[in-house]
Amino acid sequence: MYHTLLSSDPMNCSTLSASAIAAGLVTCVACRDRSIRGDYAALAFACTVSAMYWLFGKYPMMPDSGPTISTTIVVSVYALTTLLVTLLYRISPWHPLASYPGPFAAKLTSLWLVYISSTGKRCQALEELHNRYGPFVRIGPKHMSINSASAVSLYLNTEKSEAYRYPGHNGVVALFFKQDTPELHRGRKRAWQGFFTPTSIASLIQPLARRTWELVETLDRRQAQDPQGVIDLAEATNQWSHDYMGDIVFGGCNALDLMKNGDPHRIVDTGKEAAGLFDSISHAQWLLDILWRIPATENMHSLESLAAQMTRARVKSKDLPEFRDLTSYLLEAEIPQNELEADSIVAIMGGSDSTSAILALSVYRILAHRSYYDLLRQELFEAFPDPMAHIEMDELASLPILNGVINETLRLYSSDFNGRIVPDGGMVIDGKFLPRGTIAALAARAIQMSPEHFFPAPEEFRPERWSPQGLGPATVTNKAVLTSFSFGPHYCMGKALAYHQMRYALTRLILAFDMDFEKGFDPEAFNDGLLNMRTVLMTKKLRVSIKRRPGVDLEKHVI
Ligand code: HEM
Repeated sequence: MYHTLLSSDPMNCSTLSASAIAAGLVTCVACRDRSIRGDYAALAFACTVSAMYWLFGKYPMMPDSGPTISTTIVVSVYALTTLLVTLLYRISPWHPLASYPGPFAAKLTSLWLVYISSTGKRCQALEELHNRYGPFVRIGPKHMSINSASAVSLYLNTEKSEAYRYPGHNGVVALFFKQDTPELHRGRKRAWQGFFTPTSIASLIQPLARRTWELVETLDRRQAQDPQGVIDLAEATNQWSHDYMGDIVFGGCNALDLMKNGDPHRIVDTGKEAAGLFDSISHAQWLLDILWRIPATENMHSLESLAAQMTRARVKSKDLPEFRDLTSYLLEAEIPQNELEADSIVAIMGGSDSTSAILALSVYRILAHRSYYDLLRQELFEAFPDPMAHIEMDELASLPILNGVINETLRLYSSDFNGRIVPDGGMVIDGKFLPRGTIAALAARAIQMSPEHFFPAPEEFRPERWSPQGLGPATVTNKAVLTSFSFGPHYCMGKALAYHQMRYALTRLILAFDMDFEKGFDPEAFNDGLLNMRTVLMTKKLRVSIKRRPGVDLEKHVI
């Protein structure tokens, strides 16, 4: 009966197409407000196509053409319908974000944001879009970038977007990544909290001093080994921050020791590549779900296995350091092994990357504007006439040029896209309504470069703007919009520790060495080569010529 009913090919072809269109429409309606797991969707699609092929082989709809043609018709019509309806809806006046301006391609697909992010120049691209379209710009089907101080409120009560899901959806709870409920995040943040109390941070200063003296020795050694007396500063600061984070996360079981052994397994670069990949692809979470399953993302997995090894060693170890490491707080909170491993990746990456980048970029900036190098030297030489002397953190916190250099470097270089999801009921910012489910973020660079918040010369490196007298009576320094450490429930827990690290290491470097760029170094080309992808990727080396200062005797350092 089935064969009799569908005996003519053209008619069956129409039946197949109509069914495929109907299925496409149902898919569009069903998936409209859901985030779809790319790997499951791809698997379901492959299974359905295979089943269809088998079915058409057994019960031919178009006996003259065979199962391949029938399957191809259904799959193509279904895919085309789904794609067309989705794209048309996104640019239609019925889309909830239809009233917001933005690039046409961005409205069609989140792949636009993936592409812009992968260039490493997303913050500049968004700044240009804000100049063209105004403070509210639609930068994806559901994504908004907002250039307004009021958007800080977005961070106070909202949750992270799907772009923060732990890759692989393995159900792991880890700080930084998106959790299924805010309670899971709060619980994990509580487990970490003890590690960042003032008492705990005070106990982490001695290991910091030890590793920073090792940084000075490492630079001195590498300088002596180089025929021109030149070192790669960013390479060394990266190794320093990873070694230090390894110490304070894994206690005596830190196997990193990168300053001593170099980085033969490319741990630093691997971490940065993983962060860069995550930062761009995660805007199309479905794509990350698929790529996570294929070898192209092996780098991301290799960091996981290293962290797992060190965590296992630390859990078994009886040989604990004189300070309480992060793992001891997490063990006390009875966090399971797989989550300990994930949290330790967060700590190593989160704690090393930005701190070392801002330290290296602070040196880059003062060498590029030598008057600030001279001012900083003057301030530090007066405060610490003996370059080998013990340094108190409180004293560093009170030095205006030192802190101005660090804050100004943070302002110029920290410009992440920290997307938050608008909750049920929507939100109103500056009188504009953002519907539920919108992924919105503060346009960090645009806001940090705006004369409304930083005046005068917002595009320039001017550390004095952070001091009480600023750059004169008309100075505007709106500290409340500096997005570097984020705001609200997901703010950076390591902010106080990061300031200690940056102040202490920058001071030691300035007291220990005379510095200049390598002959022929092009500061502008270096700056142009910086890619901001949550981490700062330096496509050009920061080659600095250093010479140990008189009075610096590395045999006699005090911790
Ligand atoms: C200059 C240095 C640093 C900068 C600019 C920085 C910046 C940030 C930012 C912007 C966030 C929020 C990310 C988001 O919402 O997408 C964050 C989160 C975080 N940071 Fe930092 N960070 C720095 C250093 C550190 C250090 C030294 C640690 C110590 C381990 C640390 C630990 C964390 C943790 C645990 C989170 C996640 C908090 C949460 O999910 O609730 N950071 N950081």
